[in-house]
Formats: sequence, C-alpha cells, structure tokens
Amino acid sequence: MKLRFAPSPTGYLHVGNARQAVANYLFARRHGGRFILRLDDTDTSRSRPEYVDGIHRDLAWLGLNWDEEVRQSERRDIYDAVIEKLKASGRLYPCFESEHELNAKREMRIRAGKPPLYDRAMLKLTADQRARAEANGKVPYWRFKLTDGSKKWNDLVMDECSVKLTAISDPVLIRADGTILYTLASVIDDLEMGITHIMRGEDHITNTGVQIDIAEAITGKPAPFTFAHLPLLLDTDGGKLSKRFDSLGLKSLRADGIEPMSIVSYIARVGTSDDPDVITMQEAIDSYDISHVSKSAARFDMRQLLALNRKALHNLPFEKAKAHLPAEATEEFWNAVRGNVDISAEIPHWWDVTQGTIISPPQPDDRDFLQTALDTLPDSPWSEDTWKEWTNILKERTDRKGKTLFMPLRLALTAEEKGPDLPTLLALMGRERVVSRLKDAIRA
Ligand SMILES: Nc1ncnc2c1ncn2[C@@H]1O[C@H](COP(=O)(O)OP(=O)(O)OP(=O)(O)O)[C@@H](O)[C@H]1O
Repeated sequence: MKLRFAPSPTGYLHVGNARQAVANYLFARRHGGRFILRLDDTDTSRSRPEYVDGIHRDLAWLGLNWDEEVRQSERRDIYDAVIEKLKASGRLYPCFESEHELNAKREMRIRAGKPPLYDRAMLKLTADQRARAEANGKVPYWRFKLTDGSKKWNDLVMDECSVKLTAISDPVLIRADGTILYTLASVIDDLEMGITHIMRGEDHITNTGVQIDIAEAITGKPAPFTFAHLPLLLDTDGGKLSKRFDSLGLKSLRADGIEPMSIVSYIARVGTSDDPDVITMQEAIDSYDISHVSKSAARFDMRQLLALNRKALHNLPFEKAKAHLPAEATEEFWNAVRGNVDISAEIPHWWDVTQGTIISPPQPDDRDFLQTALDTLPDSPWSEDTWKEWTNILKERTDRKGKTLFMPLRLALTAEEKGPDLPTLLALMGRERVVSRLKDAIRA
C-alpha cells in the first residue's frame, strides 16, 4: 500500500490541506503502508522554494513524517516517455486555436443552445495543415482525447461516483511552452510510483474521471487506484479556504501557540462520526477509520480547536512544556498556569504576572477596600496558605465575601478577571510585587 500527499508549493498549507495530509498519513500508517510527499511543482510561475520549505516545516511540526519525497519538476524524462506514447497513439493531439478563437466558438455554441464544449476541430487537422501552421511559427499545445461515456468508481468516502466524460472538453495537458499540466503529471506519477490509494479533496472528483481515462490510455488496463475524496473543510463562516489568502494557515496557528497534536486530533475527527478529543499520534493512527468520514463539507470551528488545545496544554508535562516557557520557569509556575491557557501565546502574560511587571487597572470604586488589603498584607515569607490567612482578615475587616472580595484583588494582582488559582499565584508573585500592584490600583 502506498499513499501520497501532493500539495502544490504555491502557498503555505492551510487546515484544509492538512486534512488531506493527515488522512493520507493516518491511513497509510494504520495499514502498514508508505506515505510519500510529492511536490506538485509543474506550475513554475507560482511554485516557490519558500513554500516548499513551508510545507516541510508544517508537516514536520504536525509530526507527519514522510518515507520518500519526489518533485514533479525533476521528473520530466519520465513524463516525456509517456507523452511520446500518447502522441503516437493519437490520444494526445496538437491544437493551434488561440484563446480568442476558442472564446468565439464557445459563445457561438452557447447562443445555439449547445453546451460550451470544445468541438475537437483540431482532431480533423491533416498533416499538411499542421505542417503549414508550424511553418507559420505556430507552436501547438496538446489536448487529450477523452473516451465517450462515463468513468465510475467506488469511492471510500463518496461511495458510487461517476463522471460523464462526454460533458467535459478534451483537456489541455501540455501547454505551447511545453509545461505539463497537473492532470497529466499527477497520473503518470501515481502509475509510475505504484500509488495504490489516492486520497484527496472532493475538488478533484472531475479530475478523477479524466485521470482514470488517461491512466487507461497509458497502460491499456483498468486504472489500479482506490480513491477517497474527502469533503472540503470550510472556514467558521462556511467560506472557502485559500492558500493565496493564508486563511487558517498552519504557519499562523503555530505562531499563535496552538499545539500540533491538537490540530492533528481535531482534523482527524472533524467531519467524521467520531468526537474530537486530544489524542496521541498512535491513538490517532489506531482509531482512524475512513468509513467514518462524512460526505458533506465540514466547518472548521476555532472554538473547538481552542478547547482541545486548552486540554492538550493542561495535560502537557513540564518537560514538554519547557519549549513554550521562559528559561527560568519552574515546574511550580507551569503547574499553576497550565489549566488556564487556551494557547501557549498566553503564557508570557502569566509569567509577567508572577515574575515580571504588569499594569494594574485603576479601581476607584474599590480604593478603600484595596487600601485595607494593602494594610493587612501578611509579612514574608509566603506560602500557599498566605492567601487564606490574608483574605480571612479582609473578610472580618470589610464585611465583604465572594466576588466582591476576590474580584478587586484578582484584577489588581493579575489585570485579568479570570485565571489561575489566586493562592498559588500569590505565593509565586512574592510580597514586593503585590504591594506595588495594590498601590497602582489605589493610586490610579
Ligand atoms: N478546503 C479544503 N479542504 C480540504 N481539502 C482541501 C481544501 N483545499 C484544498 N484541499 C486539498 O489539499 C490537497 C493539496 O492541494 P493543493 O496544494 O492543490 O491545495 P489548494 O489549497 O487547492 O491549492 P491551490 O489554491 O494552489 O490550488 C488536495 O488534496 C486538495 O484537494
């Protein structure tokens, strides 16, 4: 069994692309197969080295290690041999019509109430006519002659699929400048590399019909692939994701401090009948079941991802959390804050709260209460019991309890209305910091 994830390096990967990478990886690992990274970089005008680096970085970050890597731009010889064969058999035929001529023909067909399909005029070109066009400096581009009828396959996600080839124009597979289009390069690679399962987005369903036809023209045998077309992942508002607009990009999620395993856990289960939960890679592999993937489009829900990430951070042991923490951070600090962060980008704030400087917001309405709090602050050294000792005195002196007692203190000490347990935080902060924050809140 051999699978491939085949992104085009024309942008940074988004969570939709990741859905395919994760599906291919988990399916391959679950069944003891190989997972290949294939860079579909035939579009030289849009492919860029920094996007290749980006794909490597994102996949490695997610923990999707690949067994082999190939680049389409390095496989021209392989394509040329197959192209010669297809030209010789007449399935690839030269075309000379300009964009302008094609548009005019298309409009005429539409006006005549016919579908705007290519009329295959160039199939009737005689050797003489071709020689004359070439003598006039015209260079042909090449279309693939589709067979009549439909191509059917039993999809692992979409069940029975059928693409009516008679409703599609013969596709251009080689441009006049010699560029090979994705549709052709991809099927040659899949055959040559012995890919057994093609898992990709449902945006490829029409391609699949055409590619089955091309594969059969190349080998003279039924296409040897099993297909799985996974629905597209939409953004939270139901909009399309785009590499070009960097929407929900893995790079930015990483920069925001999302844990890679939260993303893999979420993406492996979103749009399936299984509930997302924070799982290990091995658990994701063992539990991946393609028959649980739903046929309809799934929405990426940021709140759900954040909930998983919060759980992942909560479970993260100190040794692993160190990567997100300041060098001087202690295990006590991590234990105090780990249950209260959605993303690791929030950690520096809590570090400042306990070890650095923050600006306490003014609390004019609670000035007297905070002055009493300052006056009754226990002397050092402090422990986790100091909070209780202090607030017991405050309860007696001020008659306050519950929220009216705790909230002004929380706000003064942390500048937040929510956060880690105050008894633990107070012990970590130390007396000097607390005195200066209380003074700030009173003075302001
Ligand atoms: N929103 C999406 N949800 C799920 N899969 C997607 C989504 N967008 C693309 N894919 C899949 O990602 C894989 C990689 O494709 P590709 O690199 O061509 O991505 P793309 O985002 O469609 O790129 P481009 O915008 O450059 O065409 C393909 O299997 C494609 O079907």
